[in-house]
Amino acid sequence: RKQTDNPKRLPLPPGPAKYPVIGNLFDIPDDVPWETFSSMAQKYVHLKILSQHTIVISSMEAASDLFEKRHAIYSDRFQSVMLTELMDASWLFGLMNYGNVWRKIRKVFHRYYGAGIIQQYDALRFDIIRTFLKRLHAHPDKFFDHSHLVFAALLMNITYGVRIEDESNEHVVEAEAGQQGFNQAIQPGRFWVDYLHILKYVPAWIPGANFKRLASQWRQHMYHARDRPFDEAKASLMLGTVTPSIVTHALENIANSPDRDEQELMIRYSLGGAFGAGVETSTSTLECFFYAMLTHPDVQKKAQAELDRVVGPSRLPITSDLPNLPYVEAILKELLRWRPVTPLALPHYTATSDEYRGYYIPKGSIVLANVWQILRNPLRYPCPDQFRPERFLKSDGSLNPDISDPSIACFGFGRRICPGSSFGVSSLFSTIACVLHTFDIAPPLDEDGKPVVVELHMHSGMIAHPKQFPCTIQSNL
Ligand code: HEM
Repeated sequence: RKQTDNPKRLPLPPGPAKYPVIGNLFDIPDDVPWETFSSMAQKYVHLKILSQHTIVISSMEAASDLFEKRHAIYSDRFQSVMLTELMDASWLFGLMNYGNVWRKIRKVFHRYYGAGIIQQYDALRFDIIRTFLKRLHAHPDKFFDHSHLVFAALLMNITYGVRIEDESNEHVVEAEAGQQGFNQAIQPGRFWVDYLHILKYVPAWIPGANFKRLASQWRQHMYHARDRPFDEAKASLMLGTVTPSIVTHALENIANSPDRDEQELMIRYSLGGAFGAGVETSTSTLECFFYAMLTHPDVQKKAQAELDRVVGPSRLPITSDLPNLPYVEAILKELLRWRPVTPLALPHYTATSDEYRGYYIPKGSIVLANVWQILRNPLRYPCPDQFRPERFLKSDGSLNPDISDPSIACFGFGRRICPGSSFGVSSLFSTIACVLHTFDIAPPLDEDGKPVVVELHMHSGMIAHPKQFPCTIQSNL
């Protein structure tokens, strides 16, 4: 079979030496693997973990050649038995293989989370951000919790019309529990059943079959998060007590369709993935923002001067101000570049074998793009480790269209590129502008009154997020 697949006997891309059977199992550190891949200094790295081929690419050119130009080969997802079978998460289109079902459900998502529709919820968005500012004012030390709650509230409220007062909201609790299970199950190698499929038949009561009990719990949490807020929004529509939301809007649109039931199922599945995909990514970016501000007081001051000039002292920024805030926008772009929260994007999977630049890429390979390294290319972004929003600006202070936007990589690639990026960017932009206009962010002071040196350490995972760090947040009004 090897010979038919690879008749020219091309070599695999280069990579570290492999041990018999386990291959490179011990070459991938649990901690910040994207930095290890960057230090391998090759454009394409081949790793083999047990029998699984993994290719890491670290140039924008290769990402565009493979994920965009050859999207028919490079747009599948790895089908994890734990996730898709035992947790029954195969309804999530983010996990589906490239094909018609995925295309239909993703189209629904685009329709309701695209920039045009999202604008209709601007007033609601600023309302939720105002509540976030009040929480930040009352308990600044809990800025990590508030950062999470603001995005949970935005997604729940805009998608389902559910008003979130605090973290104890049942829908948020269920969605979070499901998400935690998802995060564990998606990590390659976390569960043996993904390598030894026969284990899926082991009864849950057998000692050592904890993975089956976990799968069943996580499955229930995910069902709850997908169905309960959806059903409540649907019931409110019938009872005439509706809070406008994406669900009610979508259900109204299909009210007279002949295939209403099928369409409703697609809407349910499509929107059911938004919370999980959107909250953690956006929260993590906002947490990195607090770190960037406390370590770069000069940047903070420039942004605040721009906000004073454009918005003035007597109100908060609103949507119509955003196009006049290029410096704040440059901060967001630099944040997405400097600390991409999906440093290896989401793994793509090859549907057939391929040949690229003289190398053989086997069918069924996991292909990872090292977004971290792509956004640190010194030719595109000189001194890439420095946080410098000015790199996106012209000398007159307007945005420079000649500088590559980090969205070339931070939202993924090709047909699987993040469909929630408009939602994410507009929510982050508004939140960051409001925080900068209201608060000063600084490092805490030590006993001698000197600023403490705060370091940023990231938790590794598909979505990287910062470990807690201290920070003082004081009103500047
Ligand atoms: C800072 C914020 C965000 C970042 C950095 C981000 C990043 C990403 C990345 C890297 C991917 C994988 C793309 C690929 O496979 O090549 C992705 C997929 C996805 N994202 Fe986002 N995302 C963000 C916000 C959001 C939001 C707010 C939503 C929902 C409203 C969302 C929904 C999705 C969905 C549904 C997918 C799966 C798409 C598919 O597989 O077809 N994301 N995102």
